[in-house]
Amino acid sequence: MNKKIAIIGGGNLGSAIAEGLLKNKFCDPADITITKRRIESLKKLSEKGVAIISDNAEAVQQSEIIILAVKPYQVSDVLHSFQTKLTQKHLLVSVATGVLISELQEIIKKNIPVFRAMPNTAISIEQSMTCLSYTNANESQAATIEKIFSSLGRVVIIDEKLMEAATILGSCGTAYAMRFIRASIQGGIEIGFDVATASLIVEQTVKGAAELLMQKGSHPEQEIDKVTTPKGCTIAGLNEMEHQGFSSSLIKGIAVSYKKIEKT
Ligand SMILES: NC(=O)C1=CN([C@@H]2O[C@H](COP(=O)(O)OP(=O)(O)OC[C@H]3O[C@@H](n4cnc5c(N)ncnc54)[C@H](O)[C@@H]3O)[C@@H](O)[C@H]2O)C=CC1
Ligand SMILES: O=C(O)[C@@H]1CCC=N1
Repeated sequence: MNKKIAIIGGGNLGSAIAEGLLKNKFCDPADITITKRRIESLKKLSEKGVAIISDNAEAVQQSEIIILAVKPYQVSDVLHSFQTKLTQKHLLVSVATGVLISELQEIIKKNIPVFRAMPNTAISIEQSMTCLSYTNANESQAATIEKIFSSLGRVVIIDEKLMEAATILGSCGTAYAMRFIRASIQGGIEIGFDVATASLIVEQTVKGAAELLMQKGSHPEQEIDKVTTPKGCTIAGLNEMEHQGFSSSLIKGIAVSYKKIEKT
């Protein structure tokens, strides 16, 4: 790609995006700039050829695609710090949670394409689920941003009204899945495995289960039917999990996360 990318905010997600872009060789490492107030912690990215600076305005001036990856409460100050440098050459992509496109436009006061992207941390290994919404972008500009995130996993374009729901299901979802995996490993140790073997078995089993759904397009319950022998151990365990509130606790947790995001 002949466009330079500036990632403003080299924290968990900003660094993960840079890692993913490096891994898939989407662009030359020198075409990526990542900013942070204290740049020392970005040494690993710098060693791989990414430009590391603390001056956001300079990063914006040198790039065409601006990925804003700071905390929601930092968005306004950070955008103001480079607002005057934004021109028609720029595409602005915010990954900040809960900050509306209209709020971003209100701050930048420029009629440039504005995108909201909601990826997850698996973007560092090109396995993100990224939900995208945008305004003011023509077909080619939208295709450019979609291409970047498609190279880092899967992309779905959604109505901005669903962006908070997307944050919960797709981005927080990584943490929910990790808890399922951790609990399964703990169970595995209780029934006899060492931690390394339990981890391998659980990780590959979860990956295989997700792949079954994605490759076959089947419903989880259809796949469960194939595992549950009548009077067998799977259904006995599953029913006990449900008696203990397994599905209910997940659904309630997702709903509470959603309520929290709506309030902030
Ligand atoms: N961590 C995740 O899994 C996800 C995070 N998000 C959203 O992405 C955004 C970033 O999240 P995280 O990376 O987790 O937070 P973080 O706190 O790890 O990263 C934010 C980074 O911005 C830097 N920063 C602050 N002020 C700055 C400035 N003036 N100039 C340059 N850099 C500055 C901070 O030093 C920090 O490294 C948040 O809005 C979050 O809600 C969205 C989806 C997933
Ligand atoms: O917990 C948070 O607020 C952010 C949003 C998605 C992932 N982390």
